[in-house]
Amino acid sequence: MKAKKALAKTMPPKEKSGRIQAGIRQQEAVTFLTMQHVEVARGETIVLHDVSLEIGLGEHVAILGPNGCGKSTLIKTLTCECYPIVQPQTVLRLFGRERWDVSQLRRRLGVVSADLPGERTPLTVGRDVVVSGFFSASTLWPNLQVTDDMRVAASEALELMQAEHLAAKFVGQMSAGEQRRIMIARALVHRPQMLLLDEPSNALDIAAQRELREALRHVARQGTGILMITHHLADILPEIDRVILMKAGRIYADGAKEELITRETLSELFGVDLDLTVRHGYFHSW
Ligand SMILES: Nc1ncnc2c1ncn2[C@@H]1O[C@H](COP(=O)(O)OP(=O)(O)OP(=O)(O)O)[C@@H](O)[C@H]1O
Repeated sequence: MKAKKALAKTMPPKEKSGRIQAGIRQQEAVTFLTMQHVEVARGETIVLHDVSLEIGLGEHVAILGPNGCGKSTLIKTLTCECYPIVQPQTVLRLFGRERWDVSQLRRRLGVVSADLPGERTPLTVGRDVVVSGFFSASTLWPNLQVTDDMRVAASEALELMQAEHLAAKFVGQMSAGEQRRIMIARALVHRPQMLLLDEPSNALDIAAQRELREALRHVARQGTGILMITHHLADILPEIDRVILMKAGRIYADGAKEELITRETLSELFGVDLDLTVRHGYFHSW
């Protein structure tokens, strides 16, 4: 399908009566995301179709769906790496606002993808990579002005991720699990309101997956909202109570995890006959 009109900006605010507008603002003070009828194109193809979603601040949500269904594109739309097609019915509001200076927006979001931020990152020690999160940099370049407060915040983020022992270790010499914890500490260093994670347990061995989940549970319990894309049901922490299922660029289902993580629903979503079990608050499928 051809993109209708891909423009690199979000929609202007709609005119509303003062009273309604004030009511909406009040409601949005506790809303992380409002999406209405959002369509997003990658190249010439529309890959998100008519997506409408509302996510509250501090909510813990997992997004599941088959390969290529648009999960990463959805997250990239929140981080302004992808933009909605401009249409009259489209609304995209983050933290109650439709327009953002991207660097300011990113200060309120912690974003963790499977990739390291840059070529220099492996040659940088853990603590410096965490501090570099303040500058959205791949390493601590000499021209960056690091304050004592930043160093304190980096120590706190390392502590939160139980990664203090990695502070002086080069990222290139860390295991995949250790690197992932450092990258999450980097994303948390400026105390974001929401942490966005794209397949956090990818490439981690069983022990590292378990350690990562414990660390993320700790983050979730401290009040930071978590929005996580995953292919592994076991990544859905007990603290995550809502799941969004996506299929072919659309929201397939959105609701309480107990209602949606079922053998029938997942078999239908992935198009295979799955088995499912729940143990100690975690789901497992095969
Ligand atoms: N840079 C790009 N240019 C063109 N098409 C792209 C690009 N990136 C992704 N796509 C296409 O957009 C669609 C959605 O991709 P996306 O990465 O959002 O899916 P996903 O659900 O995250 O997939 P996966 O589970 O495999 O990571 C796919 O059809 C993909 O091929």
